[in-house]
Amino acid sequence: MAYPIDRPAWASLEAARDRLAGTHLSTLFERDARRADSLCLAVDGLVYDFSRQRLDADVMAALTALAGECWVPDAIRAMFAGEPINRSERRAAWHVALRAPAGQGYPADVHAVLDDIDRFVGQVRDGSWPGFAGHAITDVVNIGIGGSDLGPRMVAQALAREPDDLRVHFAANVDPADLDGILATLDRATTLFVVTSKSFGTAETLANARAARDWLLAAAPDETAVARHFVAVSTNIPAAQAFGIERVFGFWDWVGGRFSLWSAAGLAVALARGMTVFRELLAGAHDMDNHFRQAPLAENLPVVMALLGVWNRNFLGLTGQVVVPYAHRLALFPTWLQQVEMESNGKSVTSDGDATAVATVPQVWGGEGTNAQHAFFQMLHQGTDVLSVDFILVTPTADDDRSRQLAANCLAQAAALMHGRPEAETLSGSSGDPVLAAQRSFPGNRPSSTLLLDRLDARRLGALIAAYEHKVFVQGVIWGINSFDQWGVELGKTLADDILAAWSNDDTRHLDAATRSLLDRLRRR
Ligand SMILES: O=P(O)(O)OC[C@H]1O[C@](O)(CO)[C@@H](O)[C@@H]1O
Repeated sequence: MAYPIDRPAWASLEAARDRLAGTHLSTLFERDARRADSLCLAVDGLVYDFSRQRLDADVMAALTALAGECWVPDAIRAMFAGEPINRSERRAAWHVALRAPAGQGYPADVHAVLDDIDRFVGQVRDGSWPGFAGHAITDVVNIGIGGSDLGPRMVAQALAREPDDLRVHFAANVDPADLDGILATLDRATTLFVVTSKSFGTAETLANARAARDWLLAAAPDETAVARHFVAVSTNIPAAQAFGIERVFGFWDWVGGRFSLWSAAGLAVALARGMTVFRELLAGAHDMDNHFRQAPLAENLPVVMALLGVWNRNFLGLTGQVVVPYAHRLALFPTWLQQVEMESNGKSVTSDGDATAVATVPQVWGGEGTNAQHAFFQMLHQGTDVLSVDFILVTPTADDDRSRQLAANCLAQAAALMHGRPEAETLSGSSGDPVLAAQRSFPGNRPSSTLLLDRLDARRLGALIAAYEHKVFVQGVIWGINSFDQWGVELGKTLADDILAAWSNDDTRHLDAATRSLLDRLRRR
């Protein structure tokens, strides 16, 4: 496989980087009056303004050429065709099949499972799936971790309604404080557990599921209650049944855990927000899939997002990508995105087994605005590292003071990052004190993009999520890595089992000195 640095466009991009070095973002706006309109895409109710990225039209052209030279269109075709693009596991990464309408040539059992979910959701929500005492279910607890938690949790929060039709809770951490804190608020007779685990082998999830079963059986008349109060979502149906769960919603090995929200792994969302909402979420993602599949590279939103990330990471040397939704309901979006970006592209070996010749995923983090302004924005404005920020803003529905204030703050932060504050300006406000003026001034020229949603509903949310998923895939293609495996997390799981065994067997001799010392301290407590 050729490295991206061997492509002709790579050299053009290096030359463009050198040409633009020292050119302030404000200067780029002075040079091009149409910049705010030309470096902007509008797709499916999303407007993506990337005019505050440190590039110009020539850079965009070279980036688009790089995508072509790295065979991005071919990779997109292969993904939609269900080819085994997850090469190390010899599987497709076919999450697009989960959100396509029936009859488009994708596996038919996708819709059979969706219809099954639809029936079950109807039964739980209308009370015809009662608990052991004959009462309707009032609370759903999703037990899962990683992709079996972050996506459904983020979406359930983003689409929350008051009052809730059915209350939904998410327990992921094996720390008893997580699940136990939730259970303390619930009634055993009206609680339904959804154990979500692609493998049905994740230690934390199984430990929490066992704890939940013990909690239920402390009040239930007998073990038959498990079948009424537990359902599972998994590709490993026998393991779920061995746990005592009869109602298992399946999915397929071609669905990656962090891309599984669209499968039965979204059951908690469907239960809590209703099947119509869940189907709208799928439809929104499908809108974005159609765009991603058909739009030319230069007008393709996920491709452009990916290319800007490549520019910032590989040419400007930025080490971080920050995401700040100015919407309280999207507060969990950065946490969800961390897994999608960093578990997918946190790799340093190519699909062919060679060291990557270039840096791959940056650190991805963030928080909701405006809270984040009072937490980490100081570093973004004046810290020694320059990071790029994705602002996500929803057009306010209500014309009230607070909604306007929220939106104005988002625009203000992007403007401040770009312009900075020249020393001459701060001198007058600093009583002529040059030391204070130096501390109060900053150069700006810090890049950001703004994603503006016309509304935050299931359809737009589906499109937004799908856009980021595809961005991650395109970056993986350019970097030559497999975005769909996660071998790096396996070693820690094995070692945790080993340490647990050493703890129970009272034999820590084979552990390394540092681990043994800490474990011995724990055992002596
Ligand atoms: O759904 P499972 O099999 O319980 O896995 C949970 C998570 O664990 C991982 O395999 C590793 O963290 C993720 O990819 C996955 O989302």
